[in-house]
Amino acid sequence: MASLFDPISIGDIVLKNRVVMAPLTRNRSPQAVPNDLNVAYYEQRASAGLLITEATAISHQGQGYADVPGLYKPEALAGWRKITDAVHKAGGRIVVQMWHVGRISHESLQPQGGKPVAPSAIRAKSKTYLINPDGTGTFAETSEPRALELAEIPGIVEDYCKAARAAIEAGFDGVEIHAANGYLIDQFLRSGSNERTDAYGGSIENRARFLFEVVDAVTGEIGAGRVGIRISPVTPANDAFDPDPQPLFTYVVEGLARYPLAYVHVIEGATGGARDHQQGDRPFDYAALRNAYAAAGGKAAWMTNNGYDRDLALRTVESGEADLVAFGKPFIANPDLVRRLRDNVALNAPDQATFYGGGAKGYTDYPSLENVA
Ligand SMILES: C=C(C(=O)O)c1ccccc1
Repeated sequence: MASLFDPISIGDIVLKNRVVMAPLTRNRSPQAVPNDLNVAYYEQRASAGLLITEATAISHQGQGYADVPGLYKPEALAGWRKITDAVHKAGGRIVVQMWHVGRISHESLQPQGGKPVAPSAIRAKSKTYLINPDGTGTFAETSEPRALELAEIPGIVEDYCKAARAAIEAGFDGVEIHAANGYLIDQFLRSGSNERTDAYGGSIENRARFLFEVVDAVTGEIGAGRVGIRISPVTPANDAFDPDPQPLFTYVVEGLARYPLAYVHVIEGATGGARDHQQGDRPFDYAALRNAYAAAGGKAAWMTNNGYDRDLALRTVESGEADLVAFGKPFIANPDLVRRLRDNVALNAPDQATFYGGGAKGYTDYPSLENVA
């Protein structure tokens, strides 16, 4: 029977425990370039079995929020190298979450101030984060997107490929493909955001086509053993919706089973919200999803996320329902979360007011147990 604190190998990556820091957008990398404050933040949390970075744009077009990092500028890759070196020196392992936001963007953030791109020209009822002229942050309505031309899609797949190669060269142990939370890949998957009538729309097979083109390209470029993928079957985040998610995501995981991936990362319920959130007329069956993956030959580690506390995380790994558990907000406020979970010590409460934007306050100033007298 495995414990949350046991080592595990996920693909080509060996982890010292099964406690994962979930991707957390913090909007503290101006010009999309990671900085020394970001180094301190990740280094502080290197006792995690695995750090998954905040969502990181694969291209300028893939950028949807102000001050999030990217993988498409040389100076950004130099910044990431400092982070991966610091995390490795502290004994950690780190993968970067590769992100294209699709329609969850704003014209002011897009190349030449153009429209964000999406499978279809359907505006999301969502917001993004901008920086005002005075330097303060603000949330703004996402812009009306334009539908991608068929001929544009291979170029975006290539952008994922280039970003994956750049990530490995920047010292990352691997990458996570962001296929969750209503961003570009998820926009293709969900019928609420994909009204295409070509080979990328309509049937489940067609709506999943882009996802598998990205998985195929990225695993071909850096090896499947360094690739994870994040999905969110029923999240309403960023106006994501599909009326029948079970067959859709069963098809997705059965396809993923063809690749010897490092892990599959599943957000259960509404991202950052109710674990029992439902889309469609029946509750989503996560056990059935994993069984379908295994039945199709899938052997990658199974990582779960959303609203886990210590007891649920311990039970979930001990029961074998999941191999790893990812924690988001608890890692914001507890750089030494692993020790606190292991020793059953009270957690610092996160300060929501400093989640997005700003500096060290609410970012690198949370106390570790060793700081506490
Ligand atoms: C990348 C995000 C995600 O995956 O939900 C995100 C972006 C902005 C705020 C919170 C989360």
